[in-house]
Amino acid sequence: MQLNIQNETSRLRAVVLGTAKSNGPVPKIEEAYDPKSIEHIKAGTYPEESAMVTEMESVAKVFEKYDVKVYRPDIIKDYNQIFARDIALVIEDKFIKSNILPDREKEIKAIQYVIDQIDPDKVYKAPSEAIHFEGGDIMVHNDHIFIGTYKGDDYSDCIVARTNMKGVAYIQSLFPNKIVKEFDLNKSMKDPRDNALHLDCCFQPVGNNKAIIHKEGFRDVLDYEYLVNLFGNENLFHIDKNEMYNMNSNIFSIAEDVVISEKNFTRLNTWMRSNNIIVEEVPYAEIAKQEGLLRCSTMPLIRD
Ligand SMILES: NC(=O)NCCC[C@H](N)C(=O)O
Repeated sequence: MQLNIQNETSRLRAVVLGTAKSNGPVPKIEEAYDPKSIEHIKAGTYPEESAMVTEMESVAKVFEKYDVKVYRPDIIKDYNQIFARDIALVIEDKFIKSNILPDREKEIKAIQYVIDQIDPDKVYKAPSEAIHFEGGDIMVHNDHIFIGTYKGDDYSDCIVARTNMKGVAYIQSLFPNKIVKEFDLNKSMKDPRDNALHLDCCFQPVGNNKAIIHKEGFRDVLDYEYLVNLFGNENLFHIDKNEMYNMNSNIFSIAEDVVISEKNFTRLNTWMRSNNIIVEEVPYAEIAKQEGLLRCSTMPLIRD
């Protein structure tokens, strides 16, 4: 397989889509690793496996409609494998395995059959366990690579901080010719409305040089301003705390003019349509309860 990913929006040809099958029982609070899941465990509203399977199948149907080759993970019994995005990432022709949260480290073996189809010289794994990064924090944008991180002193106690500056340096070492820009993100283990779990939970490019952004997701206003300068304020769709909580920045592009989005994102979907983007609406509100949405559930392998 010849990998090719240069950005978030070029026409998609092949993708890994996670699975909600055999997701396991409702986790105990101490087993959960994000505050939104904890909120739903406490409220007794944690999503049912069957509802999540239905939601993911509706995404698979959209890929079928656009003739995208879809790879699904092998099933690991009673294990959460919905968020394929985080376990590895593709930039240009390189496949980079993440150094992910230990609770999630088994997920990668379920796509070994995909990795086996890639030239082994193009498969990378960070040389040290002190290097942390997850795919949800990393976005290639042509000559740029954007990386979400957390620079707070309490990084090592913070289960919602998944990418450290060693991770940023490792990605830069693989792509010396790219401009790597890191963003210090706001984290909260208590309140999902204040938690930018990954960069794709508060920002994502969409369409033709536009982007969705939640200003308060950034700890340093200069990081936010970097994106305003790069994209132009008129090209940014600003989302508020509740829209971030509902995961509006986590839609997924099949092309510059085709996006998969959640059916309740009325304001966002209207804006995208007014910018000549075809919006393929799917139900995804159950999976959203686990603090991830469509970008989180997909790992693109080939785009034009
Ligand atoms: N890219 C993403 O933001 N992925 C969502 C992962 C959600 C999952 N509950 C986690 O905490 O790892």
